[in-house]
Amino acid sequence: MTTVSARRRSLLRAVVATAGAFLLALVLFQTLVWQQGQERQHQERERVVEHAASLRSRLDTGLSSTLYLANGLVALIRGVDNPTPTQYRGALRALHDADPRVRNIGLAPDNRIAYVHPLEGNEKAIGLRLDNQKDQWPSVRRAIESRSSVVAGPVDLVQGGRGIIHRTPVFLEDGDYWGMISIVIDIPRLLDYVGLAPEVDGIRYWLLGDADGSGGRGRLAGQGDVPADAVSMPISLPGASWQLLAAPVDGWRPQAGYVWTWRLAGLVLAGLVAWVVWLLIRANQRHRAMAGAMQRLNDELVMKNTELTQLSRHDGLTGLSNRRHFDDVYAKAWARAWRQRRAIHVLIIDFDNFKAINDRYGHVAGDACLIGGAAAIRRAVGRGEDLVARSGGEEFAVVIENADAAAVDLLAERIRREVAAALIDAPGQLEPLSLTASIGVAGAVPNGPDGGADLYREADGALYRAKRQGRNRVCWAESRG
Ligand SMILES: Nc1nc2c(ncn2[C@@H]2O[C@H](COP(=O)(O)OP(=O)(O)OP(=O)(O)O)[C@@H](O)[C@H]2O)c(=O)[nH]1
Repeated sequence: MTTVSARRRSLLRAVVATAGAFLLALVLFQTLVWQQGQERQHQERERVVEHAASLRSRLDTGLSSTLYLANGLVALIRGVDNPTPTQYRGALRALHDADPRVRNIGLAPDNRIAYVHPLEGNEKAIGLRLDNQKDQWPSVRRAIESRSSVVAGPVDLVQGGRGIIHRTPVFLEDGDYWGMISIVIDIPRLLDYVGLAPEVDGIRYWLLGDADGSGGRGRLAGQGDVPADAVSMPISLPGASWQLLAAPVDGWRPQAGYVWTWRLAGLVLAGLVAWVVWLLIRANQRHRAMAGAMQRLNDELVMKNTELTQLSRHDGLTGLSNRRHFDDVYAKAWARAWRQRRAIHVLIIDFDNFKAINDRYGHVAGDACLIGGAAAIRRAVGRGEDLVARSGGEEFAVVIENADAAAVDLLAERIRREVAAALIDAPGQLEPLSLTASIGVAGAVPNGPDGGADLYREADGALYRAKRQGRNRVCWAESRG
């Protein structure tokens, strides 16, 4: 169950992390797409502004070169004393022919049109009084009042069609008003010269002029509605202000197809990022799970080893050290005592008439007595650092370091009493059992590193004597240490 829920949890963590990575990557890529769109819009605006500026510059050039013509005519009127009609017509022709954008030029002394070139097609204009032209009079009056040129238009021309009219008032040397010079500029030819069409290089253009010279708007070029976000460039002309407007044919924003392609690409990339994140997380989780399993196996192994070591060192019945462990520890204790020139004592304890216990109460009860007797020995020894071992069937051994003979003697006696006092509950027995022990003791200050076995033998000899002397007693070896 734990494994299943742990798997579910790690799967859930991987799903959440992957979803997070996907969303993050998606937001990042979509932001990049959006930024790129903004950048494209910016670039497109710069392109349109640059293109429109070059058109405006050509428009300025085209108009001003045409308008300079009027200055020549003003010079003629002022300079020549009473010019003849032939001289006027000659000058008008020359000026008209000099500029292909000029549709016709008219002279209106005292505001009455007297000369027009070319006459053909403009006959209707001859004799007209400018102050009778409701549409055109405001611009004429403005030119006279301001004593300077005024560009008006587009206006409907008396002789038909529409045009831009450049009016220059002529004042004589004495300051008297002589009349008006009107140069009609042909709009299509002007636009052709400028290169201004409704659509150029993917950009739509509109050119708005003063309709009547009084601030109203007349369209000189362009089709359809002008978008509110079109680039607007003012064109300042004498007495008038035009406006050149431009906007991309497909609008400022990148095309929907383009945007969606990049959005889709962002989605796919975010998916790829999420997939890589998923693979990495799962690989990491598998690695960690394996490392965890390895760790658990290792811990188990260490535990088993500890158990094995414990088993290999201890007696399974009494829990005391076994003979092999006793031999190891005793050899080390002996060497230590030799190095430190201190006394070491060995006690060998043997339960008395144990065969009779076995025979009388059975082997299981005998085992219980062994366990109870061993516990009594352990209790009596007390100090944990003193080695207590089961050295044989019903025989036990104790090693005492750092103690003098008197203390050891007391200890041996305490062991004997503790064993004799123990009341042992044995399986199948109504009454507690008891037993006694005979103890042989030997002690020495080692005179070499390997004399442990001799001391043990001496203790064993002392035990033998204790048995012979009637059991349940402590006997010291002859060479009492
Ligand atoms: N129940 C039980 N008996 C054991 C165990 N190990 C040894 N014995 C018995 O201990 C008895 C030792 O008997 P003996 O060596 O004759 O000595 P004893 O009867 O104790 O007599 P003395 O030592 O002379 O007092 C034997 O009967 C063994 O079978 C054991 O692990 N469990």
